[in-house]
Amino acid sequence: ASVWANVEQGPPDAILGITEAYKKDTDSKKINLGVGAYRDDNGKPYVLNAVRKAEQKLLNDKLDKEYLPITGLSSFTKEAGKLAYGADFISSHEGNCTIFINKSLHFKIHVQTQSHLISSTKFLFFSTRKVVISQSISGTGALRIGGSFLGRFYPHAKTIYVPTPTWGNHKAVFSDSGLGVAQYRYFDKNTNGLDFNGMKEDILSAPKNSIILLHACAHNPTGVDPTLAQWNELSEVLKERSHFAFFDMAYQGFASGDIDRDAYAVRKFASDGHQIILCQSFAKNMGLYGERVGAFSLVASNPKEKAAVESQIKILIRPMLSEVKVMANRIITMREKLQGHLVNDFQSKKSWNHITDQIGMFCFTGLAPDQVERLTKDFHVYLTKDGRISMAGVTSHNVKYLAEAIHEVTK
Ligand SMILES: Cc1ncc(COP(=O)(O)O)c(CNOCC(=O)O)c1O
Repeated sequence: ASVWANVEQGPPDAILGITEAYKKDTDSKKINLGVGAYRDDNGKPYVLNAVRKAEQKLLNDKLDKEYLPITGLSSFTKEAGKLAYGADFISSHEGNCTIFINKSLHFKIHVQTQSHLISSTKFLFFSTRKVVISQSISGTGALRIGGSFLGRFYPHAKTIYVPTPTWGNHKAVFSDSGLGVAQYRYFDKNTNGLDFNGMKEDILSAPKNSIILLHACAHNPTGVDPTLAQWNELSEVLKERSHFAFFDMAYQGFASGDIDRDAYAVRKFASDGHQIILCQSFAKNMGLYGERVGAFSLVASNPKEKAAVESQIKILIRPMLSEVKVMANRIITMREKLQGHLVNDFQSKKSWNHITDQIGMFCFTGLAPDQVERLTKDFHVYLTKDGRISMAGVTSHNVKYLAEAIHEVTK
């Protein structure tokens, strides 16, 4: 018999399977709200000007294709760290942040730091002597490095607590890393907002030194984020139980349009002394989905510890492998229009505040599975069963039709 005779057919991916169904639909009104990948107002993928310029520069520079160090291009990882942790690397008012991506893409983004919100002096802690940082195969690769490193070296229970719900791939990545996966309450079905008390209770009742996964901004799939004040409280709560903060930041800048605002939680926890792990994806905020660009970092307590951790990260990785405000604003506008049509044009009696209260790529509509089914069957609108819609698929051309369809299935 064939050596693969015992391999069973696996289920289609919950998210990518939606796109397959959408492609098969021939109705001209069809709308794809499944995969979380940005589309412009004509529903087309969007390549940032900065990236186009970098590609051009790359061609002109005629770079070689030599191997990089195991932790990647240090000029990229240093800049990725600056972008995330803020700190003295970015001048306190205005400065250029040059990011090298995989040596294949080099582009300059002009950083207007919001010094009123996050003064860089507060983050003097961040310097290369304490933060271990490595290039990764996008955000997923960083999550796998983090999961595997914890699986190998975390000195307490190796269970990671993830929000309910969380990104579909988190459980698989962490289980494959050898971690147990548990959950904490996060989304409140009644308000379509954050169940902050439930979240705090579950985190407080988890055994001391538990690993807590936190979406730094633009929570996927709900679009619901803690407020700044709630992040401050969460920092205290995790400290109280000596929990370990594991940040997944896949949308910095894409949520509010402000890279400092979106990094608030990461910077607050780091400056409060949490030795966090941070996974950065540049897929969405830089539109580099297919380029697989990301960074993994963790905060050590001193240069000696940093060197030891860095050496183990290299040992771990070696065999394993890894123009934003415009986008954020278009999504925010679509949220306002969708809610506006539902309330003003179709006089929906339901509350749709959560559409504009939520943030980032996704809106967790609160639609029940049968309503989702009708939306697809009767109106050719494609979304995941849990009622999540990728706001990137909403355009000024289809937003009214979408509002009408949602009204019809919810009235
Ligand atoms: C929270 C989070 N972490 C990590 C990632 C990993 O992204 P990547 O590996 O592409 O950088 C993603 C990518 N999401 O995929 C789009 C969708 O849910 O429809 C993510 O949302």
